[in-house]
Amino acid sequence: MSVEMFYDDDADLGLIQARKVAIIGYGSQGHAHALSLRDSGVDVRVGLPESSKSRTKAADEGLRVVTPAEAAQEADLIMILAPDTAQRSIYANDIAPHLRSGDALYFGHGFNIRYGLIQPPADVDVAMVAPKGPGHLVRRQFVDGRGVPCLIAVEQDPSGSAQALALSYAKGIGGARAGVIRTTFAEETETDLFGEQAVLCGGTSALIQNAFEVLTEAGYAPEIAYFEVLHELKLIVDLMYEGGIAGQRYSVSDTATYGDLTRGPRVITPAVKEEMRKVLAEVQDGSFAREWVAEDEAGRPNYTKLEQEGASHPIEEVGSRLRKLMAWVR
Ligand SMILES: NC(=O)C1=CN([C@@H]2O[C@H](COP(=O)(O)OP(=O)(O)OC[C@H]3O[C@@H](n4cnc5c(N)ncnc54)[C@H](OP(=O)(O)O)[C@@H]3O)[C@@H](O)[C@H]2O)C=CC1
Ligand SMILES: CC[C@](O)(C(C)=O)C(=O)O
Ligand SMILES: [Mg+2]
Ligand SMILES: [Mg+2]
Repeated sequence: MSVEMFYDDDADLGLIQARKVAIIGYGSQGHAHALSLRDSGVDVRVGLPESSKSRTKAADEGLRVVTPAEAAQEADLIMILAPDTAQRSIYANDIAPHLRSGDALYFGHGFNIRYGLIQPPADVDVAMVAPKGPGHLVRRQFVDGRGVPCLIAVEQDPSGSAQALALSYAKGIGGARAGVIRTTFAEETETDLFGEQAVLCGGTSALIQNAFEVLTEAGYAPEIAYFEVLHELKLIVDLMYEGGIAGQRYSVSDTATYGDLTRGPRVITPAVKEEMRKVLAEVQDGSFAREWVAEDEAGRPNYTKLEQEGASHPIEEVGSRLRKLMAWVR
């Protein structure tokens, strides 16, 4: 194995327990980090604007909620888990004025450091703990005694102990139960953006929608199309999660495997792979980041339009109906 893996025994929970931690934001990742660190014996406060709709959720869990500026002032480790596009102004207005020498500034994704949107002072540790999974599952797995693997990275280390502290934080949210890998802000940012665009979110959503359209346009029932290309996908991916692609081929029929081997490369063609390379190049050269920041500053017109189009795709209506009939699907 080419990377070094760290597990619970490699991390000292006492390091994060000795810190005053501010979690800025209480969304998908914020709630998972705040609650799991609190359950790991860490002194946590949540920083949210007075107007934030997340305030009640955090307070209902017994967390102390203050403003982002108050959280940054109180804490000596500040983890920013607000949307990537909001982080620059939160940092400038609420965090930077309260940073003291020896503080640690943490991120759950490297976007703002990788693209130079935030430039912290040199006397502050700058590190990342990035779970490789959605925040709601980070929390669910922690509660179930499991964990989501994490990447850690250290951008600035004036204390000389930034890696040990990041490992301790990752242990506090359950990541070291599954495995922690040290990387760089650049590698995490570029692989994360590419992965979510080409496969995890973009590629998979487009694959499902197109396959659903092909089946329904050919006259097949939408319910059957939904079960075939969306519902069953989870079950197939569960097999890959457990045993890789080879393990999945062990469980499906040999007819399916023959179709997989011969038709899969006709769907995901060399042209698709070439497009993936272009997507990666836009991440690497910063053009995706510039486009996204400009889209956000313009009030997200394209984002809103495309998201609404996605929400009104026929697969959503049939899926919503079918999921209600399966009590175990949350
Ligand atoms: N979603 C995920 O699973 C993953 C996310 N990440 C990274 O984690 C970070 C957070 O993403 P995610 O959890 O998806 O974010 P969400 O959109 O789920 O949540 C954002 C939170 O930030 C709050 N917020 C908005 N503006 C401010 C502000 N000005 N000051 C303080 N809080 C604010 C929101 O409050 P309100 O309710 O008021 O809007 C909300 O509680 C990002 O860097 C992302 O890339 C990394 C790995 C996976
Ligand atoms: C796959 C999307 C993700 O990168 C994640 C959950 O890991 C994100 O940014 O939300
Ligand atoms: Mg990710
Ligand atoms: Mg991401």
